[in-house]
Amino acid sequence: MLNAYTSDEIRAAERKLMARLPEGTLMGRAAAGLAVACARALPRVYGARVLLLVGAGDNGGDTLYAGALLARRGARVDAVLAAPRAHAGGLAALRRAGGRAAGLPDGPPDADPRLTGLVRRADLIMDGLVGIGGSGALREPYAALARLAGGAPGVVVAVDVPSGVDASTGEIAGEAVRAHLTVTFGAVKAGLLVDPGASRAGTLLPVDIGLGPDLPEPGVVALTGAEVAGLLPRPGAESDKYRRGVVGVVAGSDRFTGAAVLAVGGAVRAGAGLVRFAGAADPVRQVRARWPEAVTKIIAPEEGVAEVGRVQAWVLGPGMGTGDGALELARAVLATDVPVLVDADGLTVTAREPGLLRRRAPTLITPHAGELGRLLDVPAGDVEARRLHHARRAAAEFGVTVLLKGSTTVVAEEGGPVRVNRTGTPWLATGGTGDVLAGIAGAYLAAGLACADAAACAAHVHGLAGRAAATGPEGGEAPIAAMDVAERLPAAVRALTSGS
Ligand SMILES: NC(=O)C1=CN([C@@H]2O[C@H](COP(=O)(O)OP(=O)(O)OC[C@H]3O[C@@H](n4cnc5c(N)ncnc54)[C@H](OP(=O)(O)O)[C@@H]3O)[C@@H](O)[C@H]2O)[C@@H](O)CC1
Ligand SMILES: [K+]
Repeated sequence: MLNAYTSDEIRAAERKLMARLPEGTLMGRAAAGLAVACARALPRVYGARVLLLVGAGDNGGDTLYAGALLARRGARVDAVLAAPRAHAGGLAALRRAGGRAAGLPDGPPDADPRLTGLVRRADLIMDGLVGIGGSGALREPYAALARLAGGAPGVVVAVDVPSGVDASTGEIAGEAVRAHLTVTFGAVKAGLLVDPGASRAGTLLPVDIGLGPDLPEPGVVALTGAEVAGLLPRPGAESDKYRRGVVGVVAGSDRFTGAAVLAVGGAVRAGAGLVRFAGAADPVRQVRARWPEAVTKIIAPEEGVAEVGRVQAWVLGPGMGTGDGALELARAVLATDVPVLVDADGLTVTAREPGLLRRRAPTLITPHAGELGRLLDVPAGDVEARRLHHARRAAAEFGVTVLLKGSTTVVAEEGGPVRVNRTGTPWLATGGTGDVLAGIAGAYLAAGLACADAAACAAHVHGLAGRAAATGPEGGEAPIAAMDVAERLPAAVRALTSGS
């Protein structure tokens, strides 16, 4: 499990550890790790041009000390001091090692030829403007420096966090540095795992400074492949199709048939013992043609789902439409006493009667930002910008588990850490992949996994299958279709469970 923490949690752990160690020990460890990471990111240290962007706090201190270590190995190190004040010990160390440091020009930094020249020529830029002490939008001149670093040809290394990214949440209020590599100290910060912050961090490189024993239970985690493999349902000698889990899928409409085919495909390929599909005549025909494994039944909304047969979990919603008939079906499915996954149109109709989500049996909702925004009555853009906040809020408000789809998929439930999925690929942002995901998670629910486990495993496996579909044996990447993801599921699960 990769555990991630807020700035306050890191600070509290640092305080406890610092009380037991001589002053400066932690910064020494951080700077040493940072210097090693920067040296590895350069073809060679001797003669390399290194530019330090230095803020007033300890983040700047780490940067100055690391710059001093590189200067001692023959790098040409220049520091730009963004504030009138800089870490005194770090600055002295840099100068002793032969590095140079200067303040900012009077005018705008991006109009200063000396500064733009340093940025253009730098083989590596260390962003030490602000770390976990940052709050709100980057102020000038820090924001201008972050913009300058954005256009630099060299490697950009963020010190602890890319400046401008909220270390606790991943939110970005204004400008933010875009790094190739983030060297983060003590423990991973939650904001480095969640977009929009995660996509500014580049590759994450944690440096151990000895905080481990002082850290609390994490509020954000990412499961490893081995942990997901351990959770995935696996048939035993005694298993039959009913014990492996029967999943009911209520999806599609005479207008939208593809979603039904894709959701059933996700469930079949994820290993459901049996898929019972119920819907309008047209999607039933399509599902039977593509997935003869599924048992199908044509239903009218007023009939409900009582005659569909026994299931251990329902998937409700993909392509089912948003009219009164769809709402009637949603009421029927949500009135059952088995776990229900509500997706897509199912969420749109439920937003008209959110009380339906308050059930005794477990409920998993799988919205994208727009759907969650409708449920919470906030704009989709705000959900995208504050993913952790809104996923947690919906979990608490509706008493459900929330899998919020998008650039970083997060799974939130009350009383547990948020699980962040790290296997996705931007190629998955294409129509129908969400329907496949719903089918996978529904199969795992039917097999008996708890909502958060089913959701986290489904997101992980779906991401791996998406990547495998985008990356062929020839190398490179190419666009994918949703059905490719369903088709790649068995190979992705095989790779995961074999540990490769
Ligand atoms: N603690 C430890 O043991 C260890 C800590 N370590 C390191 O220390 C870092 C934390 O250092 P820190 O606490 O000094 O805060 P830091 O991130 O440098 O920022 C504060 C400065 O930023 C400024 N500022 C804030 N917001 C701003 C904005 N929006 N726009 C512009 N400026 C803004 C703020 O200005 P002010 O608001 O006070 O005017 C203040 O000057 C941590 O990330 C890690 O790198 C490691 O060495 C390991 C051991
Ligand atoms: K930084």
